[in-house]
Amino acid sequence: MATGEVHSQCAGYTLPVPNVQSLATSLDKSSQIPERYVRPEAEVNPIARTNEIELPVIDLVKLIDPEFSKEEAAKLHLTCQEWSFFQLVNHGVPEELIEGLKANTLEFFNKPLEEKMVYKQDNDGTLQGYGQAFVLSEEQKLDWCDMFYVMTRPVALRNMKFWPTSPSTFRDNIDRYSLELTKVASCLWQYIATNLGVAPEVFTQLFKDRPQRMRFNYYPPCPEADKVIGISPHSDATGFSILLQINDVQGLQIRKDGEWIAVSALPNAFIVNLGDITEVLSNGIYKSIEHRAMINTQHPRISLVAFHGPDNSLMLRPLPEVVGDGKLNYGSVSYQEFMKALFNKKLEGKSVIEKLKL
Ligand SMILES: O=C(O)CCC(=O)C(=O)O
Ligand SMILES: [Fe+2]
Repeated sequence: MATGEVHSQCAGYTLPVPNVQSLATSLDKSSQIPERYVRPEAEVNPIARTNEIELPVIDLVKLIDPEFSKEEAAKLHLTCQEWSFFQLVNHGVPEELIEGLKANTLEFFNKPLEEKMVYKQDNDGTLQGYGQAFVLSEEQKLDWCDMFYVMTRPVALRNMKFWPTSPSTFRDNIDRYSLELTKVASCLWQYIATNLGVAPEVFTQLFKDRPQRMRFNYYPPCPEADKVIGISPHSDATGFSILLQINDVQGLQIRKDGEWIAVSALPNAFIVNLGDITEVLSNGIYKSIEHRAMINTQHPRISLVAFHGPDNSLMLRPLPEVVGDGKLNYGSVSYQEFMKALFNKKLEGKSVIEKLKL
């Protein structure tokens, strides 16, 4: 890999933090959690925890079937406008692959800490590896989560030293899953473009090489689950993200109309959420959505998020085809500057994209 490529992919730095899985294992039911994890804002309206809503469902088979496509694409457009979040069914990714990847992920996180630490982040500026992100000061409150993060596409940007060799099928399954998701992503982009009145080729060009990153999140249970947050409120700095719940434990919440609501997904459905890049390109017709993950007292929760971003050279601004003669709602910034701004501060709602609003 050329050095220029490494630098162009530099995302940011993060301070080392304790391993939360080990910390959680060392706590018994009566012990108090360290102060850095206590988050007063976690104690929200209890409705948010109990009132789970099922997200709108988009069916990929219907989307591509000439008989149903128009209707399903219209549903997709409405869902993108009203929710920015949906579950995708009949996505075509083989169940055998998904089950294999789930088993690999569970096995990886269940390994002793020393074995996982072989893959720890090494502050190479890409944030890849086992650790955490977005921690920039010793005082900052921490998320109740460990992450394992790798760049999966373009293939030339993979750094195999972060890819676990055990379980033995893990690498191959990540690779296969990565490829399958690019097919799903290309298909979704095509309909999103058309729904926005943009030629699909414009999106193909913006997302050429189909950059893709994967973040495996491990949220241990916590004896004081009401006091901690698994992942702080944020929107994703992506075109869209595709989330797979590895072990059917719920915990994802979205902020809709100012309220936090818990969402649940059908088994093996993908949860797709639109990110900041799509918000800007669409001039705000579609919005990225704030979400967070919460913790329970009993069960670990594991999720796998695949971020689908634009080409690194993108100048991020609303697409002229979308704006037309209308009002421009966002300024422009290079994608690299946008990512730098994101990774060099703590995760905080939609603060990065807010700065671009005109
Ligand atoms: O685990 C989840 O449900 C959410 C994870 C997430 O939002 C992320 O990794 O960006
Ligand atoms: Fe996210």
